Amino acid sequence: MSVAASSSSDQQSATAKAVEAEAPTGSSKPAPASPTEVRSGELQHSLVRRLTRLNLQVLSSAMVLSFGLIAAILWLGARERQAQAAELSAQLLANSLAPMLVFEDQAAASAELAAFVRRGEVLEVRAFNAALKVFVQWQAASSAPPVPGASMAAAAAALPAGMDHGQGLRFMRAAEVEVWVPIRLKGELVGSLVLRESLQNLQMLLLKLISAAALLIAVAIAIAWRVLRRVQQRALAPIVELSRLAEQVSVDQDFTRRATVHWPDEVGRLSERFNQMLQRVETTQAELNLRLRQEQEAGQQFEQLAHRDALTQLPNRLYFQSALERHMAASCQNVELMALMFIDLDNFKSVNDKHGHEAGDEVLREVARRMSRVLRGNDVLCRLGGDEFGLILPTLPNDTAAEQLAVRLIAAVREPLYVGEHLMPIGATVGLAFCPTDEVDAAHLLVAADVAMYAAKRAGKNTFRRASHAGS
Ligand SMILES: Nc1nc2c(ncn2[C@@H]2O[C@H](COP(=O)(O)OP(=O)(O)OP(=O)(O)O)[C@@H](O)[C@H]2O)c(=O)[nH]1
Repeated sequence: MSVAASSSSDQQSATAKAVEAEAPTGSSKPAPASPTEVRSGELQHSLVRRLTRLNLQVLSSAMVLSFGLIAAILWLGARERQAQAAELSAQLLANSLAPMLVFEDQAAASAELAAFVRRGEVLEVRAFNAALKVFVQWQAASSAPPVPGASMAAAAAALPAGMDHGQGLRFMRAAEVEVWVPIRLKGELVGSLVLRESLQNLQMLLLKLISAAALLIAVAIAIAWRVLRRVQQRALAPIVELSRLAEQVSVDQDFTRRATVHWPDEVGRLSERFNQMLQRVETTQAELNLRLRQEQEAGQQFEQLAHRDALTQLPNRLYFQSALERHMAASCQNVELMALMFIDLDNFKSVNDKHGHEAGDEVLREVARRMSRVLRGNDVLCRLGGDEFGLILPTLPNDTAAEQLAVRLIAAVREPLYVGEHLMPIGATVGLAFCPTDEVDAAHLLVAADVAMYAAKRAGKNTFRRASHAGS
């Protein structure tokens, strides 16, 4: 597969920039972008935008989900650690309180408790004796009523079945942790200690962590959006370029355009196939145009042949009819004088009879040439058939001009005419009719000119007669 020279990284980046600027590029014959080509909705619905949005949605969902899981694991881990620390602290306090409980030294126990609760998280501490009576206690001012109860009896009643206050226990709640530890002296159970600690500091820490992470995620998504857009603009540049080219070709029907093949990948192959298709359409169109031109030329030739006399190359009777009608219509409309000459050769039959048909043909050709030489530029001389000719004289200044032309024409035909060494006894008789003075209808004008011609024949040939004087 051939890869165009444009597959270099320079062109690639140039194309990406061009696509970024939303300007059409990439065909081998790039067209200037018209404002209509860059439609307003194009940016909004572009492939690059859609893919960038989808990628960002997936990326941000994955980031938020990952962070949610990490935050949950962190919360559970930190809570477990605080619970373990609370159990250890409670056990140490229980060990300190054990002799005071045995000797019922509440003052010393209260002092010990006061030192213990300096830790910020403590909500409540209670020590019970073996008879489940409160021996010493401390409760933070902000603390809610103790759970499971104020008295050990109530607390014991709230304990799960099969457990007693001699066992270590732990209750985890949303905002606090509660631990129960036995108070033993030399292995003998002398009481129990319950410690409630707040998890609010931990919650605040986690909240700060979540806020910082949310900020980081937002920054990461913003950076990812810019990077993804750039990357996708570059990656999708050939597709965008191909789409623009297809649009341009459909608008201006210029099949000589070609797509640039950037890389030998699927899009590159698509571009190649598109180019091949354009090539085929271009070839087919060129063939069609050529055939159309040939047919037009053949039609024109055929039309010319249909209106031309093969012997003299003058317009024939068919052409004469339409030309006469056209010129008469113009004459009547513009109120301009025009004339029709009906010309019949004199003694032509004798040429055929004496010198043969070939000589007769040569005489007809020569007479046509001679008459053509004396005409004005816009006069129309036609061969009507046999030795008869029709001459249309449009836009005459006056009727005398037509008469003078008839005289010149008769004289030209009368000039000595030789075929080989033989002088041909040829002359011309002319009938002259005017439009609109004699007739305004083509058929009637032709009859009038014919009648005038026969009047001239009767008058001795080699002369002309006007239709208006045909009777004389
Ligand atoms: N050579 C030749 N002769 C033709 C052609 N068409 C018609 N003719 C002959 O032209 C002659 C015309 O005859 P006429 O016009 O009646 O005879 P004419 O001798 O001219 O008679 P006047 O008009 O009275 O002088 C006929 O003999 C036709 O056969 C042609 O194409 N070539």
